[in-house]
Amino acid sequence: MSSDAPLLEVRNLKKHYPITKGIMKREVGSVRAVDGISFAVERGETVGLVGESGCGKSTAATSLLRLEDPTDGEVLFEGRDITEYNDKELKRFRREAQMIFQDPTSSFDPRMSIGESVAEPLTVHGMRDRERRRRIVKDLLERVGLSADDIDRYPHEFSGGQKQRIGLARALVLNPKLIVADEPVSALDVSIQAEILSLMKEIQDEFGLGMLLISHDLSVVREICDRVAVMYLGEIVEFGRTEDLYEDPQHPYTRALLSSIPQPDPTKRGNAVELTGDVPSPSNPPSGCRFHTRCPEVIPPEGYDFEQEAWRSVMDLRVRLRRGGVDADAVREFVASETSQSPEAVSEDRIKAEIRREFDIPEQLADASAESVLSDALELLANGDQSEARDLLGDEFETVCETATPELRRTPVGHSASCHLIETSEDTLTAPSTND
Ligand SMILES: Nc1ncnc2c1ncn2[C@@H]1O[C@H](COP(=O)(O)OP(=O)(O)OP(=O)(O)O)[C@@H](O)[C@H]1O
Repeated sequence: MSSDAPLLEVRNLKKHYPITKGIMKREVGSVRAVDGISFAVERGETVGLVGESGCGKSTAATSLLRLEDPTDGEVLFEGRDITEYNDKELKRFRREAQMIFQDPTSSFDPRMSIGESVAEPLTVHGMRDRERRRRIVKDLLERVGLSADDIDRYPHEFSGGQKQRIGLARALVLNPKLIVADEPVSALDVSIQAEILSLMKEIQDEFGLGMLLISHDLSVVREICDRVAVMYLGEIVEFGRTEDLYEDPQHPYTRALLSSIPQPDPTKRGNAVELTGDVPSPSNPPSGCRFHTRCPEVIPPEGYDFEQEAWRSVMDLRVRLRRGGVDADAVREFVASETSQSPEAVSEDRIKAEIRREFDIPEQLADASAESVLSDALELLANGDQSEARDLLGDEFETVCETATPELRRTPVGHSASCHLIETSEDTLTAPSTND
């Protein structure tokens, strides 16, 4: 064990779930829930893991705590790989690394007093002396802002916020070094959230704990984290000190997430960036940069002079053609019903115009040669030639964002992000360490 090593270091962690088919359970694919993430948590530090629902945050937590086995990668706790622990070491790790869950109500047995619930880990780990257990629990209840006299009360007698305080007491009872808190306040009223977060911060300082705070809510993470990792579709796309990342976000995804946080100071209010398109499935992530199917700043193809917004709209059409399709007959039927005419009477021009409208593409692109390619593709689409339209738009408007995977690199402002916009502006970037 090395005392110089970070408390927790995650290196290229992956967790893939197999997708099986038939009674033989033949593997036909996999859900790449966590797909190669690296970061570290130091003693006394809180690191936030943030991203939309389904991006792999909870899977990262359960894999790094070895509640389920990772598919690949290393998790070092005080410098030692937890996947190599024997039973005794794993038992110690289970004491030293504790998890707090989102729903404080379902994490307590309603038939047990909260004193029994908080003391349970002590019993499991062999502390037989009941009075000693009660002394420890009473002390902890007071530290989390409850009364020692609450020890014999039952979960239903407490509010959600109080239950999360009890959850914190239970996580602390074995004197852990690391706490992983998965959405610890998202089930609570907003008015209570700040109280619980500041309690967590106090406790963390007092006990010198390392903490990994998982949340979809960037304002929660900002409250108490020293550093923040932003996750998208199983990958970390940006990682840095909280104030750097919030003041100067480098990844378009982080910028979009930040722009949608309600901003109380009107002078700091910007325009919320609306992310178009659905979050793609982690069983079939997009090529290149995984965010390119939704990125407001996706790089236009070389050789054309696109306005960014129009390019995003054309990209949406390209993505739809690749992933699903645009059915000219359905468009024809739609226009017919809207204009009370028969489908046969709907002109090709009307179908092309409707597709532009549907994807928010201007009636005419500013760049004449880009417009000519798009018109040809819409013509093909209106004639039902979907695959030709897809190939034409795919070949002519190819962007680096879909052909090359950006690495997580140290950016000119200091912290790390993975985006071609950064890589193309700076050629002296170095690979970050998990400690950046
Ligand atoms: N046991 C499993 N088998 C197959 N797929 C799974 C399993 N657990 C999670 N997934 C998938 O892995 C992806 C990541 O899920 P995960 O719960 O880790 O995301 P999350 O960011 O924590 O989201 P949320 O905040 O909604 O819990 C999702 O697409 C999810 O459907």
